[in-house]
Amino acid sequence: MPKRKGRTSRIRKRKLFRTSEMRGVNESYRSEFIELKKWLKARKFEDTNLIPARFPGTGRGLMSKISLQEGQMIISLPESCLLTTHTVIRSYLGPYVTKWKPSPSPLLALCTFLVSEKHAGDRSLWKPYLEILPKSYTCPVCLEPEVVDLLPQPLKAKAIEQRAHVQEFFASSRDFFCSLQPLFVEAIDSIFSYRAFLWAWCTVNTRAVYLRPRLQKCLSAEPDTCALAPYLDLLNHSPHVQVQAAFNEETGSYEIRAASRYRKHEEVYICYGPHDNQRLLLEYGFVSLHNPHACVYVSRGWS
Ligand SMILES: C[S@@+](CC[C@H](N)C(=O)[O-])C[C@H]1O[C@@H](n2cnc3c(N)ncnc32)[C@H](O)[C@@H]1O
Repeated sequence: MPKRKGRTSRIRKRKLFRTSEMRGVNESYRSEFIELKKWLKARKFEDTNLIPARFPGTGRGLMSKISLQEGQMIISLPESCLLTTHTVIRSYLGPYVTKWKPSPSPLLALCTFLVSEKHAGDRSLWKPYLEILPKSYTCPVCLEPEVVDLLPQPLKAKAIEQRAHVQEFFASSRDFFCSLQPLFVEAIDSIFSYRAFLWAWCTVNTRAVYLRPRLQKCLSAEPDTCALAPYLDLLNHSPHVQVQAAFNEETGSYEIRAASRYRKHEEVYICYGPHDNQRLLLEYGFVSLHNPHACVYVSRGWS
């Protein structure tokens, strides 16, 4: 009869099973990531710490290639890789943005660029980045009204409000889109459809990093603080981690430093903010298990 294993051995086995259950599957071999890495390298970024992987709980994310110490740089992405309103103004869209009155908002400039570049397909200089972006989003703003109807009342009210806001944003931008017709062979309505616009809006809303507000004369006065950060935006959220993240003016890069340690092959997280699950669902399309910021919303009049 085989000898029964000791307690330490059983605990070790259980731990091993738990970590292997949580372990990500390396996805760096996938053609879209190979292309993205080449594109980033041409823009002076090479990653030594992270690899794209798929995780059981959080889906696609980034995994540590080596163990990372507290305070160590996780990622430092040069400005040349960032997609900002500068990128838009310097592009073929620039003259149209500059000319349009009332001036387009920074968010409209970014969404317009995304829709236009997505439409350009193989011709887009941003193709390797566009290829790794989600094709669709799980945020309530993308759900059918019948599905939104099934949400708890306070969340449903917020979701309806958000959808109305995005629809109004789209409707009020249509004249600006029409002004771009000289750039395209196809009818503008077929390119700047509500579906395409919603995809771009969700891309910015769920993935943009924060930059210190900049002032661009040709844009409206809304804060210009969003940048899309290819590759870095594969980092998922955990409410339990702390990171230092900011654009470093001296190095000209967007930098993230670990505030805690990571073992080799662990998922590396950042914290999107101290958000409760309603906010996470509305803004990012997911909820976080064991969220210390979780709270229960009750409707007025509930006793
Ligand atoms: C900045 S992106 C992170 C990378 C993303 N997972 C991807 O595959 O492109 C933000 C999105 O990732 C997903 N996400 C981030 N953190 C998550 C988590 N803890 N659990 C589940 N999904 C998460 C959500 O869909 C969110 O909108």
